[in-house]
Parts: sequence; structure tokens; C-alpha cells
Amino acid sequence: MENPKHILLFSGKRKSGKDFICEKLKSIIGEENCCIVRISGPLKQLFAQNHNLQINELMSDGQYKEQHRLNMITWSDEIRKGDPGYFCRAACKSAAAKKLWIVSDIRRKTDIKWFKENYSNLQLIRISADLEIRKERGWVFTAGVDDAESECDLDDFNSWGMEMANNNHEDYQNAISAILKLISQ
Ligand SMILES: Nc1ncnc2c1ncn2[C@@H]1O[C@H](COP(=O)(O)OP(=O)(O)OP(=O)(O)O)[C@@H](O)[C@H]1O
Repeated sequence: MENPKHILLFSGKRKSGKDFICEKLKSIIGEENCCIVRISGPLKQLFAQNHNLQINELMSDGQYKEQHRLNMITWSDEIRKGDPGYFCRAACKSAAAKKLWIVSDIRRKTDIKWFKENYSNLQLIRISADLEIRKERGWVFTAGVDDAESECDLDDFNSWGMEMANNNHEDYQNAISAILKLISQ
């Protein structure tokens, strides 16, 4: 399969709005040109199979996902210990052949390392939102999740190509414009 021309790697804390921005980008750019790649896709599929759970509920943005998040983190960390690129590789392997991949859930330095080792055309984008805004969007501090490596490993990463706030509609519009400019170059 031919590699995509651009790969956008998105990272951000829970409820910063990563998914929201990725979905909007996809609808603007069009499904014929891009697709969203979720590292959590194969992870959730395998977790659901092994634990006899509903994959659709796990993929959606609701209570069911939150209930199982902690277990999923612990379980997937065990797999990553043996093979840090396991879930990135699985997600890219099943991704559609498009000009642009929008990877919506980069969470670890090992994810970035894996992409850098395997692709050259990467843009690293960090989305942020104020704590109060994240709370309004439903974020509640959860021990074992918000203080885990999956949520904090990239807090001290400082080589983002672009860092964008997403607190309100204006921020969101600015972020989308900046990203579109980035990939038009
Ligand atoms: N700019 C925005 N304007 C309005 N609503 C927003 C905006 N950004 C995000 N939201 C809303 O906030 C909620 C959380 O956003 P989203 O699911 O994209 O966060 P996330 O960073 O992907 O979180 P998680 O890591 O928990 O999956 C969603 O209901 C989304 O619609």
C-alpha cells in the first residue's frame, strides 16, 4: 500500500477535544482524501474479544468506555511491554489508503518513536483545553487513568510541530485553519 502524503499525529489530555477536531477535519477534507486512524481501534477490538465486551460501546464516547478505561490501560500496557509498537502497527495496517491520515490518539513517546521510525511525513499536533472547560465537557479526575502513563507521558514532550488551544469556537476555528494551512504546504 502506498504511504499517505501527510500524517497528522494528534495528542491531548482527556476532553481537550482531539476527537472533535479530528472529526471536523475529516468532514472538511472529505472521506475520499483522508481517514481517521485510531491507535485505540485494534486495542479496543482485542480487549473486547478477550473480555467478551461490546465493541461499539467501547468505541463510543460514553460511560461504557469510561467504565472499562482503567482495565484497558492495564491490559494494553502488558502487551506494550513486550512490543511497544504493537497497537500503532495494527492501526496503520488496517488503515485505508488515503492521501492523509489523521491519527487521533497519540498518547506515548513510544507512539511517536514508532511513527518516526516508520514514516517521514509527520506533523505532531498537541491540543489543549483549560481544566474548567474539560470539566464542563464531562472530565472527572480518575485515579489510575489521569495520573497514568497513557495520559501523562507526553506532558513533558516539547517537540510539537503545532500546539493549539481548543477552549471555544474561536480557538477551534483557528486550530482548523492552522492545520489546513500546514497540510497545504
Ligand atoms: N471546540 C469545541 N466546541 C464545542 N464542543 C467541543 C469542542 N471541543 C470538544 N467539544 C466537545 O467536548 C467533548 C469532548 O471532546 P472529545 O471527545 O473530542 O475529547 P477527547 O480529547 O477526544 O477526549 P477523550 O480522550 O476522553 O476521548 C465532546 O462532547 C465534544 O463534542
